[in-house]
Amino acid sequence: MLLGCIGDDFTGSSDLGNTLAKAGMRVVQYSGTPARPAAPDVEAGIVALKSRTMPVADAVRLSLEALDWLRAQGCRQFLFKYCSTFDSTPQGNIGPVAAALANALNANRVIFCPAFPAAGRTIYQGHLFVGDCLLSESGMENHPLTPMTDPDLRRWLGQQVDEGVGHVPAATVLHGPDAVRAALRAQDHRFVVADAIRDEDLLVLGQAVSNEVLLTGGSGIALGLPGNFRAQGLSSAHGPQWRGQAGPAAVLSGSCSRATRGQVERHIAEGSPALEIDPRALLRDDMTARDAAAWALSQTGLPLVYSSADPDAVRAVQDHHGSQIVAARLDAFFAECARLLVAGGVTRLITAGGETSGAVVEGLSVDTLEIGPEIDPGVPAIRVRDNLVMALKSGNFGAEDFFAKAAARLEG
Ligand SMILES: Nc1ncnc2c1ncn2[C@@H]1O[C@H](COP(=O)(O)OP(=O)(O)O)[C@@H](O)[C@H]1O
Ligand SMILES: O=C(O)[C@@H](O)C(=O)COP(=O)(O)O
Repeated sequence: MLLGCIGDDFTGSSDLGNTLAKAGMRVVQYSGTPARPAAPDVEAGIVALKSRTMPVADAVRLSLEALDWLRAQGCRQFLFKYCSTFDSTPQGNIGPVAAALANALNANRVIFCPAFPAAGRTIYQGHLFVGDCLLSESGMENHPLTPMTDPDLRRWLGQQVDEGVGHVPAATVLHGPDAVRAALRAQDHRFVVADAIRDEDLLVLGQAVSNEVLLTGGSGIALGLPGNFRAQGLSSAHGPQWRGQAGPAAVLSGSCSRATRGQVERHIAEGSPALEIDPRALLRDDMTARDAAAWALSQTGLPLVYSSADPDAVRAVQDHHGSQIVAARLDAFFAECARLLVAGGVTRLITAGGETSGAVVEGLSVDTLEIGPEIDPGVPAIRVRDNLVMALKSGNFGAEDFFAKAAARLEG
C-alpha cells in the first residue's frame, strides 16, 4: 500500500476513493481499522471512521489506531480526509486529530486544504466558499451537528489547536509547486491553510507536498497524488473495474443538507415511493425500522425512506429532545432498516448523509468496500460483496436526479 488515508466519515471516504480511483489507483475503503492485513494489490487504503462528530478524545484514539494499521501496511504518505466544508466544531475534531497524526509522524509541515472546485468549494485568502457564498452563508451555518459559522479556516482551525495557523495564498499557488514548497519552508507555523480555486491549484499543491508525510484536506487534495506515485514508478494507472448488480434497490436518507432535500423533493415530484420518518415518532416507538423496511419491500420502483427535513424542523426537534439523542435514534433506525432491507433482498442500496451512511455501513457489518466508477462528482459506485452494491452520497453532493441515476448506475 502506497497511500494511507483516514476519513472522518464514510461518504467523505468514498469521495476520496472516487478521486483516487478515477486517477488510476486501486482503492479499497475499510469500515473502521481492519483486523487483518490489506490485500497485496491495494495501492490506496482508506480507513473510514465515524469520527467527525464523536468526542475529541475518541476521534483522536481511533485515528491513531488507523494510522498504526496503515503504517503496518507499508504506506509512504498519509492523508487525513475531512469534509470540503470543513465540518467541525470550535473544539474539533479536525485540529486535534491532525495534531495527533502530525505528532505521531513527526510531520513539521501539514497543509489544510478542503477545496473541491468540482463541487463548488474553493479557498481564497484563507476563506472557504461554497459556490459564490462564504461557507457561513451557504446553508452550512444551519448544519444539524457542525454548524459552520465562520468562513476563515485559519481562525476556525486556530480555535481547535494550541498553535498558530499559517497560510499559503492563491497568488503563491499560481506560481507552481516550487513557489509553494518555498512558502511552506518559510512558514513559522506547522499547520498551514492553502488556498485553491481550481483543480490545477490542487494539482500544484499535490506536487508541492509529494515529500510531506502527512496531508489533510478534502478529496481534492488527492487529485495530484496518484501522479506523484506514478512519476516515482510506484503505481501503474488502471481504471476502477465495475460489474453491475441486478435486483431491488432502495434509498435511505438522513441528510438534511440542501442538495439532499432537493433530491428528495424531485423523487417525490416524480411520483416515486417515499416514506417520511418523523424522529418524534421514532422516539415514541410509533414508527420502527421494521415498519419502514416492510413498507419499502412492498413497493415497486425505487422506495425512499427519509428523515431529511428543513432547518426549522430540525431545530425544533433538537431543541425539544437534544441533538445527540435525535442523532443516535436516527442512526440506529437507519442501520436497522438497512439490515432488514438487505435481509429482505435489496441488492442496491443508496444512502444519503455522512452520519447516516456511517451508521448504515456499520450496521451492515461491512468491512471492505471496493471503489468503482463515479456516479456524480464525489460519489462512486461501491461493491460491498457479491450481492450488494452501494452508493454513499455526501449530503451536499449529487444532481437533483441523483437517486434514480445512482440506482441505474449501480445496475449497469
Ligand atoms: N428530521 C430530523 N430532525 C432532526 N435531526 C435530523 C433529522 N433528520 C436527520 N437529522 C440529523 O441530521 C444529521 C444529518 O447528518 P448526515 O447524515 O451526516 O447528513 P449530511 O451529510 O447532510 O450532513 C443526522 O445525523 C441526524 O442527527
Ligand atoms: O468533502 C466532502 O464534501 C464530502 O466528501 C464529505 O465529507 C461530505 O460529508 P457529508 O456531507 O456529511 O456527507
